[in-house]
Amino acid sequence: MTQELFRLEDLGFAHDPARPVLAGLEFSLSAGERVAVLGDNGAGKTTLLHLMVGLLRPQAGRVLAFGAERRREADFHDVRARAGLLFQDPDDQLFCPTVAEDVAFGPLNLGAGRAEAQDAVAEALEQVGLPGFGERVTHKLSGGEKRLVTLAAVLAMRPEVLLLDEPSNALDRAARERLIDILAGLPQAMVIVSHDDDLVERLATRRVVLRGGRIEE
Ligand SMILES: Nc1ncnc2c1ncn2[C@@H]1O[C@H](COP(=O)(O)OP(=O)(O)OP(=O)(O)O)[C@@H](O)[C@H]1O
Repeated sequence: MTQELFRLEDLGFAHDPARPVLAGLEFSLSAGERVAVLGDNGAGKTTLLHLMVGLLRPQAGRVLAFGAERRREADFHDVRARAGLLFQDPDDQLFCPTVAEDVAFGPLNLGAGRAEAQDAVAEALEQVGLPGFGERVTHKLSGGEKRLVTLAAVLAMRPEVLLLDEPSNALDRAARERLIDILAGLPQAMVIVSHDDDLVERLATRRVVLRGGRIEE
């Protein structure tokens, strides 16, 4: 039987009660899937990813992750360790002076020791094709390099799921190709929010559309 990683049931969310973003949304993600979530600007795609890891809480419905219902902040600590969210803007994810510190942040936060975190950093930078970038100053990196460093920061936590919010946004052709090749080689289940047809074509095993607050297959 395929392992179910996430299940969202009858989810409802609004920032402003007069304008619901999600209503009656049903969605599930299983191991081995790479699901592209398409939809117009403002449809609620980023909101959906943030609800999955508890950065936002639904006003209705249930979030099940890794076989358990998640309600309180404490429930989501485990979810955030196992489902890595790549933010739409890399600058929201990188806040340390050097690349190594940014990539080590997750493992250290999860309780890894120094040596273990260093190994995770080296492995993750290798995975994204940036070995030797550890001592680089994060804010001086190019946009494409920043994107890959955020991916390394997420991979360093060895997540089971990747939640990618417009990962190829603002990348040039070469950087996009490189990112797509790296993502295509990763074993994790993924939810990919993207307006990039080529990326979706090459990565997605399933496509859904977020429209009118719900997921349509
Ligand atoms: N903090 C907030 N307060 C009020 N409204 C918000 C807030 N954040 C998002 N919204 C609104 O919620 C709706 C959904 O936003 P969301 O960012 O999830 O859409 P999206 O599908 O990811 O859009 P895009 O494709 O443009 O990134 C939009 O109408 C947005 O303006």
